[in-house]
Amino acid sequence: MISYPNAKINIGLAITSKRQDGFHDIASCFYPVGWSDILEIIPSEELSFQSTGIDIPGNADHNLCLQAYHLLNKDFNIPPVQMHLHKIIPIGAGLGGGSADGAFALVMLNEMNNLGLSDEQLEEYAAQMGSDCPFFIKNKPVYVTGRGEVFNELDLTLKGKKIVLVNPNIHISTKEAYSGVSPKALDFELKATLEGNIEDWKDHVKNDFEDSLLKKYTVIDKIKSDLYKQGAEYASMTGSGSTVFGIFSTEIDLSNYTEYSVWSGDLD
Ligand SMILES: C[C@@](CO)(OP(=O)(O)O)[C@H](O)COP(=O)(O)OP(=O)(O)OC[C@H]1O[C@@H](n2ccc(N)nc2=O)[C@H](O)[C@@H]1O
Ligand SMILES: Nc1ncnc2c1ncn2[C@@H]1O[C@H](COP(=O)(O)OP(=O)(O)O)[C@@H](O)[C@H]1O
Repeated sequence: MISYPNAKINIGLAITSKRQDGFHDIASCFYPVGWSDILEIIPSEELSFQSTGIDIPGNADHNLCLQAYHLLNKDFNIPPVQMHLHKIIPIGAGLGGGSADGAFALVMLNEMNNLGLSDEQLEEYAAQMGSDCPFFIKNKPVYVTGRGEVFNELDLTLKGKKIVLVNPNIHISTKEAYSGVSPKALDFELKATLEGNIEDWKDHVKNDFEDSLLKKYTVIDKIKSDLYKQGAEYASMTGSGSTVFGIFSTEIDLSNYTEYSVWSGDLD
């Protein structure tokens, strides 16, 4: 079985408080985008994982695809599989690519083994792998609170708009990014603003990681300004960086970004 785990962007990312468990409460819109990895899982004599494409830092035994297998195997004793991940989504980029791989692996293993787990049950398994992971089970635009796993319906569609994602090849660790922010309660209605006019987003909808990271990595700020100069209706860094996205209704000239990793396409 083959699937195409896709990236997400954060439209607005408020870091509202530090929790007792060491995590932070956030408020954000998670929106799926088409930049995707390729994940193949087939039955096999023994469990194995290999990856091609972009190098994944860290021990392959801890890859989120294997973590997904072990989580389900603990409860359902599922037969071994061979997993092959072709990694395309930049890593440590605020795009949730690793989380998408883990969540898609859960969905595939549920189907291949006829486990009959509901989306809600799969979301609970996904939450054990990371805060971003549960989103990728339903993989639909949503307003998120809690540490990223509490979902609220959002009346927003960007269908028909174009998006460009520019990753300046800087790897930012999520943990490190959170340690640089001072949490602050929201002082306006983020959800209502997202459900309103996109023209109003520029002045209100903000990624709280930008305050510290745009000063440290000025190239991120430069790309964001450039996307606005090119006519973006809204531009922002996504997640804990370093990728910047711009949402457009017009064609986009990508020639300024040849030295970076870039993806552009239509939003659903
Ligand atoms: C910032 C966000 C925004 O969507 O995305 P990315 O930039 O990673 O894509 C997420 O909150 C990232 O979620 P995820 O990447 O799954 O993080 P996790 O593996 O759960 O946690 C990694 C570390 O980040 C910090 N962390 C994460 C989530 C959260 N709500 N509060 C935190 O303080 C903790 O220090 C934790 O140990
Ligand atoms: N399948 C995977 N793809 C990418 N990273 C993975 C994967 N499995 C585990 N990881 C670990 O997760 C970290 C970053 O995850 P990723 O979701 O790509 O970034 P971000 O947190 O910016 O969204 C990497 O440092 C890597 O060690």
